[in-house]
Amino acid sequence: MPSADSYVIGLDFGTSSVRALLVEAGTGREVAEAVREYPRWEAGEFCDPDRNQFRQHPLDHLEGLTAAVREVVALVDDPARIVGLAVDATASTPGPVNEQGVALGLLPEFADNPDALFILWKDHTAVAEAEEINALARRWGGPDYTRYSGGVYSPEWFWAKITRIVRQNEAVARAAYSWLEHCDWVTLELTGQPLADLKRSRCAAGHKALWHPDWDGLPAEIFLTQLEPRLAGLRARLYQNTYTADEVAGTLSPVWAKKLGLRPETVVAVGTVDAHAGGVGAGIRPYTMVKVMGTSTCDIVVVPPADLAGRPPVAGICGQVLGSVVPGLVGLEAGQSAFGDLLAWFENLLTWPLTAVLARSAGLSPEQREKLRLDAEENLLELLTEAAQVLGPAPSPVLALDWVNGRRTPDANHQLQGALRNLTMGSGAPEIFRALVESLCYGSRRILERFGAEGIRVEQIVAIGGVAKKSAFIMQTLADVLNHRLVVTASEQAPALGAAMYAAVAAGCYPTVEAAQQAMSSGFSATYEPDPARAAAYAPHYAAYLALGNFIEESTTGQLNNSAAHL
Ligand SMILES: Nc1ncnc2c1ncn2[C@@H]1O[C@H](COP(=O)(O)OP(=O)(O)O)[C@@H](O)[C@H]1O
Ligand SMILES: O=C(CO)[C@@H](O)[C@@H](O)COP(=O)(O)O
Repeated sequence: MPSADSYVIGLDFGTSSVRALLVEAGTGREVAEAVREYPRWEAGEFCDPDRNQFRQHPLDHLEGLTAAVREVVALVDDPARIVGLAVDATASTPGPVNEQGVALGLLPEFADNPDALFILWKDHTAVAEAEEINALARRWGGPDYTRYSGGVYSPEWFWAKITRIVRQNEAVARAAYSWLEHCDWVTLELTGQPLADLKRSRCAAGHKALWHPDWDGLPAEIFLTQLEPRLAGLRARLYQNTYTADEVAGTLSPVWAKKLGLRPETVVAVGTVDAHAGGVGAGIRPYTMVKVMGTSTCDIVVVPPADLAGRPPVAGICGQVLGSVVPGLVGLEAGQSAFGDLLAWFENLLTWPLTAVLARSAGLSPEQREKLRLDAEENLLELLTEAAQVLGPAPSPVLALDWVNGRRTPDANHQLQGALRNLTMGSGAPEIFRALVESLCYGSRRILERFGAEGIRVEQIVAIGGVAKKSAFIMQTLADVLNHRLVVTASEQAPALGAAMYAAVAAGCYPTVEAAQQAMSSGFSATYEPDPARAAAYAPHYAAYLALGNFIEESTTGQLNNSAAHL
């Protein structure tokens, strides 16, 4: 039994970096944190934003994890006190592996092949395959496998991505013995066990891979081969059972124990998805919505299974999965594919001319140009925020639609695009920035309303993630638009803290996730109360946002039908 002064590590693989959080298991005190960016990702390697292709190299992940964990372990007098570790990662971010479980991207023949790498959650190259899965699920004569995934399969998910890759890359299709979600692959690497013995993540399987006990696990072989004959045999090389993140996956392999400076007895928990770990780290309990607000948003709610018994599954969300967050409770997920990313898009739009002009300005040295570019990049969002805050009363005269990366929920549709309306000669960067912020908040309101319409109670909203921490302006706008109090978790690293809680349960420090949450939660650092006058002022603007969304959706569907008719 680990003692009260044991430590655990939460290892959180985000979109652009990995962080290791060293936590005191008895109290949840965050002792040390180390972050490593992914260099190949930062350099834009293997990605093609014009085609919505976003791939990550497994070496980015392994190098980052090694450096980050070693940095926090070096601060502990006696590494034997570190009793457990758990991994969370973005999802669905699947990658192909060989029979030994080695990621194909680590093999010399595939090291530079984007299709052999991890297909990041925001890669939207498989829109057509997702559509096929949706159509087939309704017509094939067996269960509608999208039933517990909100009724719509997304191109962000496992089967759509795998189908796409096996169709377009013969060599990868032949070499891929199996496929692993990112969190499962890291767990396999760290434990060094045979691939067949790996306990796969319930959370990733249920929310992204159509896994459900009603149909004995993954979709039937006959369904998968109807979708794509090249998928034949893959189902049997994947998994049937799945495991919750509080369970033990194994212990560190001797190789990894040595590399990280830890004992081989260190327990490694079953892997999970970042947002769901964030829910646990934020102290989620029934009827709390945890909003993970970063590049994208994930909205996580947990409810007792009895609440969902005898009624149709919740429509339009990213799945309902028993045990995906807290064992024994059903985890519900929704979200927005671009949140901070919409603002990052605007930031890029504004810095492009500056960079282009700087590149041609003869009077500056390369160092001076780079410094000016970095200054702009680092300060632009804050400057826009300051300017947006002193504009006239809300809402903004400009109206924006936040679907630059498609719509994740309600009712996934990644063919949709963003839009701006009511532009005039007076619409400057701050006005447009404010309109973008408002559109993000309206997108959140639409999700909250869908949960309500589906009979899911939300009593408390807790926010975590970079945006929740960095932008009081966005948080206040969100509280006003939702007309709901928001609290922000004190921990700067709630997903990593959640992973540390899972590790503490797996290592035997606590009997349940709830007990770990009770002892290890960080509490809240900020509260945003809605302003009734502003909340009322936003209501008609929100109605205009819904109308603009309907217009864009109808015209996009019309365009797609027209081009299909011309084929
Ligand atoms: N001051 C700011 N105001 C609004 N958004 C911000 C600000 N600073 C950073 N962001 C956004 O935060 C996002 C990153 O969030 P974070 O939670 O740190 O990362 P991740 O989603 O990868 O885990 C980026 O999309 C960025 O545009
Ligand atoms: O979609 C999910 C989880 O289901 C996330 O992994 C994905 O949105 C990425 O999250 P971040 O924006 O990097 O925090």
